[in-house]
Amino acid sequence: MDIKDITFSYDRKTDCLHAIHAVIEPGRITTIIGPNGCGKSTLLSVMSNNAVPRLGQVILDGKEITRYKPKELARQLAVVHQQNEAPSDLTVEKLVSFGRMPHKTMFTASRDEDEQAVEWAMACTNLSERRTSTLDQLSGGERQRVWIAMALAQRTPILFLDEPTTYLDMYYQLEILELIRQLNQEHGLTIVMVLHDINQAIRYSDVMIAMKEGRIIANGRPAEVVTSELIQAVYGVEVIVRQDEEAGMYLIPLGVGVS
Ligand SMILES: Nc1ncnc2c1ncn2[C@@H]1O[C@H](COP(=O)(O)OP(=O)(O)OP(=O)(O)O)[C@@H](O)[C@H]1O
Repeated sequence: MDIKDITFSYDRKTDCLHAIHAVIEPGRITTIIGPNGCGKSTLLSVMSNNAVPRLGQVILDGKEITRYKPKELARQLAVVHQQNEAPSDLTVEKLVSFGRMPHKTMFTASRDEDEQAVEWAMACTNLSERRTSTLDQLSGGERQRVWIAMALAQRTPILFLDEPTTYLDMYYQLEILELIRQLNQEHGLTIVMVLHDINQAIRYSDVMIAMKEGRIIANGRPAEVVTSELIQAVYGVEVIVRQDEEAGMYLIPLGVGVS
């Protein structure tokens, strides 16, 4: 996916993305980091054609995404949003099966393929045994996995996740991130996600994009992007970046400094 000079404004007065330029490498995990309000979710919206830029283009497989039909794009790209809502009496299986909508047409409905995709999505996310549970019977972590399962049932080569670990405890955060890694390594999915935890981003990403005030400040391998200078410039936080054999690279926040 090529993101070419994207400038975006919600009100046509103030731009909140400024000439964003990046290439999303297929088969990789790319993580977008940056402070609250810097434009991460907006960029994901533009990249998934949920928001139309004022200037610039997003090209997917040689075609501008605004030219895709909605179902055609939904067969290429699935999005797990930051906030998701559904009637609480829906069962896990029913909700996951909604992921099959882009594949249903009048002529080519294949029940077997739909069933297999739903089974696969529930198995990947460890939800098979909870298929008959309703949303209100699930924990926050399980509910988060249902949204991911629904996106997986779409069977797309590209998956976007906006803060997939929010509200989860340490165990469930790691469980989701391990699942994302597995989807990437075993099923070849191209992943783009937004994370706030820089140490998790370092650990689970091939590429990191750091944003500030609607601009990309750094883009590269975690070791290239995460430096104490960059974190100070982007977040105004003083950190030490360490490296050890067991933990790999990690940072320790020291305090709030001058940005
Ligand atoms: N629907 C909207 N209408 C108007 N302005 C919006 C809308 N959504 C976001 N914004 C503004 O656009 C800017 C970028 O917001 P965005 O949600 O993309 O940031 P973010 O980096 O994802 O933030 P966070 O880390 O807090 O989720 C912010 O100034 C925000 O207030």
